[in-house]
Amino acid sequence: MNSLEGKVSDAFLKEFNLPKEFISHEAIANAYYTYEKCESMAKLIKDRVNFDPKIAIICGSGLGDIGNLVENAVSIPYTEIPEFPRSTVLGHLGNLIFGNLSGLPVVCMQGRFHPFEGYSMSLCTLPIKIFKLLGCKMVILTNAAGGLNRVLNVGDVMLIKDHMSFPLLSLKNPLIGVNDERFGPRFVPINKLYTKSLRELFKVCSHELNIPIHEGVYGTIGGPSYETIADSRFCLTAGMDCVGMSTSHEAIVAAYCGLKVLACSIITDKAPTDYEDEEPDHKEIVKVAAAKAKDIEKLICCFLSKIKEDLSLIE
Ligand SMILES: O=P(O)(O)O[C@@H]1C[C@H](O)[C@@H](CO)O1
Ligand code: HPA
Repeated sequence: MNSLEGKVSDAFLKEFNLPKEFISHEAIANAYYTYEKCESMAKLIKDRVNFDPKIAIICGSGLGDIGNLVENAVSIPYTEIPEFPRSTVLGHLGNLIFGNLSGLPVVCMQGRFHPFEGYSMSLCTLPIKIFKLLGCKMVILTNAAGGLNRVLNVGDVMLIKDHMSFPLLSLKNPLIGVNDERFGPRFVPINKLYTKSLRELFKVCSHELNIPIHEGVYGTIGGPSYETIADSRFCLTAGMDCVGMSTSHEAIVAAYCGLKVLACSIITDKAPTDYEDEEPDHKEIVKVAAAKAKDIEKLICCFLSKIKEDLSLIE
């Protein structure tokens, strides 16, 4: 028996007019967190912090220190938010941090949820819906990723201009199920997902700070196993520049909710493409991300200070 059965509203099941057994797990999981439930979670958070964030930042593996830069910070551990998922992965602390960064009100998610942890796609992206209800206008997504394109070296920052996601392409999409138009539309165009004007601004910061960056395509695999050599070669041929296990589905839900998206990867390892290559190791990945986090932190702070000068960029 699916543990969510019985918790999903009758109204939802009536929409299908079918026995529960015929409805996909993703649709049932999606329906559990109704608009009203998300609203009450957002209200609980707002009552506690009394703060209106404009920008949400999701910290990737080993990148949680971004949260420590937030000024006048109020932190809420995920464990103190009823029905919010828990972080289970090393390098993901599990706190929401509210405060100012470069003079802008932000909420920083120190720790994300990944489908390989056992969370449904809709649960992995629940925080995005809550950020929308808290009044955020954009999300900045960060992650640790393995470089496929050989121009990418360990420690490099890659601005994401597009993504390719095996889970999303194979009907593991957080938007599956009955749509609630209050969040967003049924069909979502995503060919302009990673907002060009914001990427251009990020590149200006790269020049000003003299932190070179690449721009490329992020690929999402399901994980938690890394790639075989054949997988990596296929991903590279298909057009992925780096590979990870997150981000793409979060970006889609952000676009669905009408939020602008900026995303970047820290290249923590070279995804193996030859049989002699080293094996990726998550502890090492977290260590490299944490050691190289300063560049991403500086870029994000510069980017935010430019957004502050022209808030119309995220309206
Ligand atoms: O949360 P991110 O995408 O940064 O985490 C990456 C992908 C896997 O969760 C993990 C693999 O080492 O790091
Ligand atoms: N593969 C998949 N996910 C990753 C990697 C990788 O090499 N590095 C960090 N996350």
